[in-house]
This record gives sequence, C-alpha cells and structure tokens, in this order.
Amino acid sequence: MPPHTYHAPLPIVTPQTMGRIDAAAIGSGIEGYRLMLIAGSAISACVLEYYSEAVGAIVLCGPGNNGGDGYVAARYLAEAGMPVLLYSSIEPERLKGDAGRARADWSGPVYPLEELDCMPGYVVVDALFGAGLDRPIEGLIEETIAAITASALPVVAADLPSGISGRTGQVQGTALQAEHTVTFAALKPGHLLLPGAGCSGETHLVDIGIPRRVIDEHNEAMWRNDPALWGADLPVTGAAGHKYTRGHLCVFSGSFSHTGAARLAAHSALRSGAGLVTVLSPSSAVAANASHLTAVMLRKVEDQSDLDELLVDQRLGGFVLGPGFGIGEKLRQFALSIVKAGRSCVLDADGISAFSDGPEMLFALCRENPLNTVLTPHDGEFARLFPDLHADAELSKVDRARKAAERANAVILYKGADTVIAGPDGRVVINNNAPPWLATAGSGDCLAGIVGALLVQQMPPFEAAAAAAFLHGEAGKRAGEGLIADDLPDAIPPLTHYQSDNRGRG
Ligand SMILES: NC(=O)C1=CN([C@@H]2O[C@H](COP(=O)(O)OP(=O)(O)OC[C@H]3O[C@@H](n4cnc5c(N)ncnc54)[C@H](O)[C@@H]3O)[C@@H](O)[C@H]2O)[C@@H](O)CC1
Ligand SMILES: Nc1ncnc2c1ncn2[C@@H]1O[C@H](COP(=O)(O)OP(=O)(O)O)[C@@H](O)[C@H]1O
Ligand SMILES: [K+]
Repeated sequence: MPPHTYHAPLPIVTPQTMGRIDAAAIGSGIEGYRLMLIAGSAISACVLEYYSEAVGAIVLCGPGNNGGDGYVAARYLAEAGMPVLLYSSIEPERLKGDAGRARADWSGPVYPLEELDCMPGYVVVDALFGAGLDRPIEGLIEETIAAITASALPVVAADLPSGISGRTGQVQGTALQAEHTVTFAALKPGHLLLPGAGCSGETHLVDIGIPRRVIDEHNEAMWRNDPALWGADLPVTGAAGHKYTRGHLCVFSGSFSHTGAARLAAHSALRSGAGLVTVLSPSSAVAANASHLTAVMLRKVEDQSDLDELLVDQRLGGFVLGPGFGIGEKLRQFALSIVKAGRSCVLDADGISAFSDGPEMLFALCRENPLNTVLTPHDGEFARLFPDLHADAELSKVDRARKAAERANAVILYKGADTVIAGPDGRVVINNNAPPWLATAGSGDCLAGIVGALLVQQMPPFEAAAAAAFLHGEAGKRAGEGLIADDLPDAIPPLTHYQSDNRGRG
C-alpha cells in the first residue's frame, strides 16, 4: 500500500456560509463575475474530459447564479467545438447581476425549457439550481427532471444536482441524478450526506480563486473525514513500549448464544493496536468464548460485584459494552459504573438501546466525566435515544449528531453509508470512504472494537471515533466486495500508515 499523502483536511460549509464566503471574497476585491467564469470553465472542462464523444451538450439554466454558471459553461463548450443546446427556465432577460452578464456573453440561441428534447447521445449540464434552492421543485422543472431521468442521459451538475439541498442532502420535491458534480471552493454537506451523496455521482471540488484564508475564516468546524485531522493523534508504539503501554481494553460478551459480536470487537481491537484485550463473559458463555479465543483473553464477569472488582485495576483503560449483550438493567448499571469510574466507554448496539426509556442518568454522568464516552448508533438506535432530534425534519444528519453530542456530552458516531462523527464541542466530520459491502452483520461490532482500541491507546475520543470510522472504511475496501465481518479485523490497515506530524493541521 502506498503511504498516505498528507494534505489539509477538506472543510465542508453549508450553502448559507458559502454565500457569505462568496460575499467576503468579492468584498475583498475579487470580481464576482471572474469567480463565475472559473466555475463555468471547470464545468465545461469536466464535460469535455468525461464526455468528449457526446453528440452535444444540453445546458439547462435556472433563474439564479447557478444558471449563470451554465451560460459560461455553454460558451466554453461551444468554443471548444461541442454543439450546445441551451434551455432556460425563465425569460433570459430576467437574469440579473453576474448571471445576466453571463447570459449577455452567450451569443447562441436560448430555448424555453418547455421545448426540451432529450435527444440520444447528448450530455446534460444541470445549471438549474445550486446553493439557492429554497423550496421543493414542482411544475415544469419537475417535469423536466422526470424527462431527463427517463432519458437516462448522463448529467454533469453545476455545484449541486438540482433538487438536492446543499445543507441537508435531502431531496426537495425531486432531484436529478448526476454522474459528475462540479462544486466550488468547499464541499457542502449535501455532497456527502444521503441521498445527496448518491445523486452527486463523482464530486469534483474546484478552486475558483477564493483564498483559503477566506474559507478558513468562515469555517463551521466541519470537515470530510481524513487522516490529516487525526493522524498526529494516532498512538505511536515506541521501541521501549510494552503491552501495558499500548492499553488494555475489555469487551463485554453476551450470553451463551450471543458471543460472536464481542469476539469481533475484541479481534478488531487487537488489530487496531490495543496491547491487551479481554472478553468479559457471563459464566454461561465462558465455554463458548474459550473455544474461540487465542490472543484475546477471557474473564468471567457475571454481576456488578465482579465488575466492581475489575474496575479497581486502573490498567483496564476502556470498555466496549453493548454488542450482543442484551437490553436490561444489568447493562444500564454496568454502563453507569464504567462512566462513573472515569473509564473510556464505547456504548454500541444494546448499549444504546438500553437507555431508550431514559438516558438522562447516563448523560448526567457523561457531564461529570467528560470526554470518556463514545456512542455509536445506527439510525434506528439514534431514533431510540434521541427521538425528538430524529423526528425533526428540518435537521440534517450533521445537525442531529451535533445536538446529540452536546446533549449527551459524549462523542456521537452516527453510522450509515454517510457516517457522521460529532463532538460535544461542535466539531463534525463526515466519513465517505466506506464501501457499501460494509453493510453486513457484525460490521458495526468491529467498528466498536476499533474505537475502543484507540481510546485505550490514549487517543482523544473525537479523533478516535473519526479515525476508527476511516480505518473501518479502509478495512472494508481492503477486504473487498463480498466480505463478511469475520474478514474485517485482519483487513484493518496498520496505524503507522496514517501517522502524521502536525503538517495537516490548519
Ligand atoms: N459569486 C458567487 O456567488 C458565485 C456563485 N456561483 C453559483 O451560484 C450559485 C448560487 O446562486 P444563487 O444564490 O443565485 O442560487 P441558485 O442559482 O441556486 O437559485 C436561486 C434562484 O432559484 C429560485 N428558486 C429556489 N428554489 C426554487 C424552486 N424550488 N423552484 C423554482 N425556483 C427556485 C430562487 O428564488 C432564486 O431565484 C451556486 O450554486 C453556484 O453555482 C458560482 O458562479 C461561483 C461564484
Ligand atoms: N451502504 C453502506 N455503505 C457504507 N457503509 C455502510 C453502509 N451501510 C452500513 N455501513 C456501515 O456498516 C456498519 C454497520 O454497523 P451496524 O449497523 O451496527 O451493523 P451490525 O450491528 O450488524 O454490526 C456501520 O459502520 C455503518 O456505517
Ligand atoms: K445544479
């Protein structure tokens, strides 16, 4: 595997903030139309690179500056020799500002959208709506999107696929499915959150001349997950290290017929660098666990007094609780005593669902013992623990994770194809390296083990959760399509691969 290339992490900004960034750039003396020219030329370059064999381009222009990008792209495509048919959703004279100027610089005909004919062999440039989409699409544009979808013509989207909210990634009425999306200056949540991520196809981030300084000044503490964010916090095993300096993680097993999840987590933890990993098993499951464990150790923990005895040993730095454990009072008491004892705690699966009827006690303890707990809900578990946040249709997945992390005073690793990691301090990363074949039983148990291993190796919890999601995604890619969870632990890449100094930090 080639060494990871370090670069600054990619910031993600909401369209609202992007508007402020545009305004600040323009206010500092950069001409707005110049930004539009670069944006339009990048769109045309994308079309020419990927669709040079197309019969021509159908360029769809909307009522705002996204439409302006379309006029510029149309001009550059025509200058490059590609036949262009340009359709506008409004009378072209109504375009104002930079978009009006782009329209004036287009010397070809402008057809009304009603006349659109999706002729075979064409590529579609979608410049209907970008950051300014503020209500559901309906009427003629809805029909246009349906016709393009039915035609199966390839689509290159300007900034965002029309119909996708850049803030939430949600579909506003209907949306185009793009093969490529060319976006400007910074990624938007809609490029990474579902279903927007799927509708964007391959996203190309283009520098249109807005200085990095201006983007950084408006940063929303949100990034695409990348080793540049946490590579410097990865544990380093020095030559003088021994197993205890690499941390000791405990993973609770379920009862006799629910032991596999804990072993997947434990195996993943050892592969993620934990010096020692012990499965804590109820007596009914000791034999089942013993017959499967080798490097992972095993200890009987039946009840609270067994756990209390264990917690005296300060070397046991962290616990994974939940996978296969079973929902009930025992789990709740175990979780509360671990958090109270100030130990790192990964609550996954049943470890989350067990608190559905009242998480306040857990959250209160997390407030008293800050930065020790990571919760790893999938969508169903998130809905059980934070029903109000889950039900609020105004919130994006990022908003939900952020509010949940603040409420719980814990790191929230909100799983899915668009996993979001949020810290109680408001920092957020969106993970996008996970292949779809990670959606397999037991895959989440492995992830919980990786988080636990990084925590006992003294990685701060937000960085540990972000790194774990990334390593999990890379393991999924290395194990390949058709993987089963048993393949994942051995596919976890070596941590040294992503270790960095502070070069990537801004
Ligand atoms: N200087 C700048 O601000 C730059 C902006 N750029 C482009 O400008 C875009 C943003 O431009 P705008 O803010 O004008 O926004 P848009 O062009 O995305 O759309 C705004 C217009 O669409 C209307 N609208 C919104 N939702 C609608 C719906 N569902 N049905 C019908 N009409 C609807 C609004 O009333 C408004 O007239 C970016 O996405 C990007 O493509 C780029 O040219 C780069 C530079
Ligand atoms: N379509 C997908 N693409 C990428 N990753 C996915 C997808 N679906 C699920 N995942 C990931 O797979 C893991 C599944 O975890 P989880 O839902 O807890 O399953 P289990 O409990 O069976 O282990 C999570 O890390 C999740 O982010
Ligand atoms: K668009």
